Amino acid sequence: MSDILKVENLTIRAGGRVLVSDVSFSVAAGERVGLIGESGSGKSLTALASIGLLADGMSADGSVRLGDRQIVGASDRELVPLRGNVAATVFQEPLTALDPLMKIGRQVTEVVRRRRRRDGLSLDRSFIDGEVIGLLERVLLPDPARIANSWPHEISGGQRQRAAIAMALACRPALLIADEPTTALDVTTQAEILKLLEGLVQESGMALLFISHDLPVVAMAAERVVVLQQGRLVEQGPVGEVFRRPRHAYTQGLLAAARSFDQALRNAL
Ligand SMILES: Nc1ncnc2c1ncn2[C@@H]1O[C@H](COP(=O)(O)OP(=O)(O)OP(=O)(O)O)[C@@H](O)[C@H]1O
Repeated sequence: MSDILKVENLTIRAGGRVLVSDVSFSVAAGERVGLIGESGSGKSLTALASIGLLADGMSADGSVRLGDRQIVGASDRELVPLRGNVAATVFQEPLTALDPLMKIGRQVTEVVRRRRRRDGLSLDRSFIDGEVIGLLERVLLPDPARIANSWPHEISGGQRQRAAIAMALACRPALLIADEPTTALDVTTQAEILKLLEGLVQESGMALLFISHDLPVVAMAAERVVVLQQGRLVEQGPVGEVFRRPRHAYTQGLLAAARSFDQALRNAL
């Protein structure tokens, strides 16, 4: 299967510090890959570098191929069409994706209109409105017409994340990069969003790069896992294999910590 994302020897520096060092992994078309590691291990920077969104003052070396394009060293003009078209993102805090001063429906409409223009489809209002409501239904938002007519602050955090996912889906990307998309949500909503993402990825055939420090969540979301420690890749492989028989002491430690939470819960019950 062809790779939609291929990261080779990625090194990220800022102010003379090396934050990510020599990281290589790939995501095949339709594949679900989890990127795990403790806070500060370089997960988000690796994801941002994958779409050329590193902050000013940071530099990337190595190679990142997204679709058939090289991201490292590309100009903003080359990158803008790739964002959304090839890869779309969902972040921990949906308010980063949503404009607080625009109703949900209008925000989704703008993305749908942009994509339809890109694909040479009709920009007729009724087609666009139908697609917007369809997207809100697809992310299982209750009463899509009401949600479309709501401001972001009028809906719950879980509903905002569903709306942000609808906007990402509106782009019909080949790769969805989800950076801690459920971390800010309560456990029940977290499970619902994970189930939703899994269903969407399966039915649309898009690939998923799922970033989380939460191992059980990654076990649900991904089929392959890449482990980062202090900016270095320490191991990667199928989730079942890595989680059952971690080879690296760091991964063993992460799993032991996750299991001790599990045990504490079982003891309390
Ligand atoms: N804009 C920046 N300037 C300088 N250093 C940064 C910047 N952003 C992140 N870093 C540093 O880079 C390292 C990796 O950060 P990154 O956000 O990728 O970690 P992470 O694994 O995603 O952590 P978390 O799970 O807490 O989000 C950290 O040491 C962080 O302090």
